[in-house]
Amino acid sequence: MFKVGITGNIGSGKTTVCKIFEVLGIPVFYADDEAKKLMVKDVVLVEGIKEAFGAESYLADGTLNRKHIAGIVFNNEEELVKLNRLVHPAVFRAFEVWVQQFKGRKDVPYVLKEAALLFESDSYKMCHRSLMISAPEKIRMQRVVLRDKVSEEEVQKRNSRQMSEEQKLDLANDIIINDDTKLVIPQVLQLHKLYLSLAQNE
Ligand SMILES: CC(C)(COP(=O)(O)OP(=O)(O)OC[C@H]1O[C@@H](n2cnc3c(N)ncnc32)[C@H](O)[C@@H]1O)[C@@H](O)C(=O)NCCC(=O)NCCS
Ligand SMILES: Nc1ncnc2c1ncn2[C@@H]1O[C@H](COP(=O)(O)OP(=O)(O)OP(=O)(O)O)[C@@H](O)[C@H]1O
Repeated sequence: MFKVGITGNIGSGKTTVCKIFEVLGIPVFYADDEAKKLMVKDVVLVEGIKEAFGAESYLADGTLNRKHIAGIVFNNEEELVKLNRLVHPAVFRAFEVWVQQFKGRKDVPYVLKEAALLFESDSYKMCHRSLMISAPEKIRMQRVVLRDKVSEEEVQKRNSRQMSEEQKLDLANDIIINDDTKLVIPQVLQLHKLYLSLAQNE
């Protein structure tokens, strides 16, 4: 199965672009959502998280205490590395299992994997192609502050834990500019055409 990894820094518009691909019939694996699901249902992972970040990592109803974990990991690089080492292998495995269901399906020419840390986690190496959604930092910050009702300082903290826009642009095969000056849908349609032909020749 032809796999395209899609990424972009915080607030770039990854999810927004994925929704357009979904309208075109392309299945999307949302790695960040899957990570959150696994962090509550994978018993080995749950134990690892409790051991690393304390029993407060879970609320009384068993849901993830995201505020608690975010407070630790986005203030300390070592703790973030620890979290990533626990979570990422489980997400990689889940993606491979998810892909299996589309094997041999004529109506599914390729699949997308949306991951905020596609490059940082090296998971782009498991995809045939990587697509980067790019927007200037100022616009990205404004979008997330509006969407999540959080302070710019909070957004900045996460942004600083990610590879720079320039490094990612260097690694990406394809780029969508989502800076409010270029229309997004035509860019998606052009890449969809490219992926269809690459997948056919795969
Ligand atoms: C720390 C957690 C609980 C905070 O949850 P919260 O709901 O506040 O944030 P959310 O998950 O929606 O992330 C928002 C944005 O933060 C950034 N972010 C999330 N995880 C990371 C990370 N490990 N490193 C750097 N940035 C990150 C991304 O830009 C992401 O889009 C959560 O982000 C998490 O579980 N992260 C670890 C899983 C992970 O690495 N996910 C990303 C790739 S699989
Ligand atoms: N071209 C655009 N014009 C206006 N608003 C946009 C545009 N693209 C994205 N947005 C808005 O910006 C916010 C961030 O977009 P989105 O959630 O798709 O980004 P993301 O890269 O998935 O973010 P995160 O890294 O935080 O998960 C959303 O509220 C979205 O509706």
